[in-house]
Amino acid sequence: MGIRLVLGADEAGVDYKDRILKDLGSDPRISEIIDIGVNRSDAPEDFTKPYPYVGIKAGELIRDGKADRAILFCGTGIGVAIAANKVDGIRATTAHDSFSVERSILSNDCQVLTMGQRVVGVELASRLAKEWLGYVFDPTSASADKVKVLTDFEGC
Ligand SMILES: O=C[C@H](O)[C@H](O)COP(=O)(O)O
Repeated sequence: MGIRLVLGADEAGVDYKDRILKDLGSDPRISEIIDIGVNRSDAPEDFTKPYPYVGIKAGELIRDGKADRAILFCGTGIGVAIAANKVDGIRATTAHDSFSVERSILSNDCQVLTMGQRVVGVELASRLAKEWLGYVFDPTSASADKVKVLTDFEGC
């Protein structure tokens, strides 16, 4: 089965979210894209919903087994990462370079990658999103015991 991917953003990240949605639309590794907004067609009160709603919603979808991974955007990527990390079992990180994107999976088994529309160029963001989807955590690797400390702490 392919990756069930959540894409989300606040108002400050919506342009990148929509661009990545387009870029990943025909990616054969993805079986489903779940766009949790915000969207430009939203009512003003929904469009301006702050970043915590986006990060928490994405984290809940993963926690509840309805999605596998999420790529989220806000101004910096920081707010949506903090919010997603509030959900039990979620490992979310902001990353704007290729090495960190790789290690976020191979070292940390992150389910959520976040980027900032005010920080990184859109072409690089799109490339990093595609790279990130190509990495798979190895549960037999030396990193697995380190991740397990986190999951044991959270009891999930
Ligand atoms: O981390 C927060 C985000 O960058 C958000 O999009 C902008 O938040 P601010 O308006 O509080 O700077």
